[in-house]
Amino acid sequence: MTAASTPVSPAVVVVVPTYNERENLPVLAHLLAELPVADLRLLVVDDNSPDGTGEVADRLAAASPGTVGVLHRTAKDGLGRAYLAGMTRALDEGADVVIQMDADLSHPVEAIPAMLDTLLTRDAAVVLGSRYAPGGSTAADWPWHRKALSVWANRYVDAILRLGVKDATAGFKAWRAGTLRAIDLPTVRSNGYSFQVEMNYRTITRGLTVLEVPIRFAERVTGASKMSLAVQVESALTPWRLRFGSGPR
Ligand SMILES: Nc1nc2c(ncn2[C@@H]2O[C@H](COP(=O)(O)OP(=O)(O)O[C@H]3O[C@H](CO)[C@@H](O)[C@H](O)[C@@H]3O)[C@@H](O)[C@H]2O)c(=O)[nH]1
Repeated sequence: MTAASTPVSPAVVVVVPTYNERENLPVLAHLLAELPVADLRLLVVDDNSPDGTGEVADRLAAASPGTVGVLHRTAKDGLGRAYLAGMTRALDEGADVVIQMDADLSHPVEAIPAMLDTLLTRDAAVVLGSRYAPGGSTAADWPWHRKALSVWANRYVDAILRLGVKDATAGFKAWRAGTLRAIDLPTVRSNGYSFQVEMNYRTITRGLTVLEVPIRFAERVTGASKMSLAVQVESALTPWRLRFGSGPR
């Protein structure tokens, strides 16, 4: 079951949260501009990055009016809330499809056409760029502890929530606008990696279909991950909250 029909040539908005991604963002913007996708826009959501990523984004927007936009927020407020702000803006601006991806070049831009094709031609509400679907992979140089954490996190989430997806914590996804409208974005609470799990949970529990397209996940070359102890604790607690807690989900 799909959440809404989508036009033949959909308006696609790629929402990219940034915090200290000055080196990566221009490369990502260039790669996106080269894609053979008819109506594709980039929306950067920057949290007043100390390294000047917001100014870099403004320059990109000035050089490509209409295809690059920037949402400036005043302070670092977490990946989940950055995505919620960007997705809401994208829906307000008429997106038919919203793609979420990291700025750090770990998500392969070249997978976007296959993700869009799967989203639009199959009965999918969201398509995950999946490291753990058959044919997917993680970078050989991804630190072992990150890889172990990722594999463990997926098993943990699956044991508690039984979502039936291979990569429940994937941060690279293509959403139908109708799906985002159906899952009640303003009440999403998770802000770290568990944001990905909560979004999947809301989609699946509404009877909507999640499909996965295999990707090769690369290790970032410049900048640093923003993973923290708080993010890990939230990730450990969220599946239990979703399964047994009260409140909207
Ligand atoms: N605006 C904003 N952006 C942020 C913030 N925190 C992180 N980001 C941005 O969000 C993206 C991902 O952040 P990272 O900190 O680089 O994530 P990661 O550790 O590599 O984790 C990735 O993989 C996980 C699964 O292994 C995913 O669950 C996670 O969402 C992300 O895709 C990057 O573009 C980063 O700049 C924030 O507070 N505010």
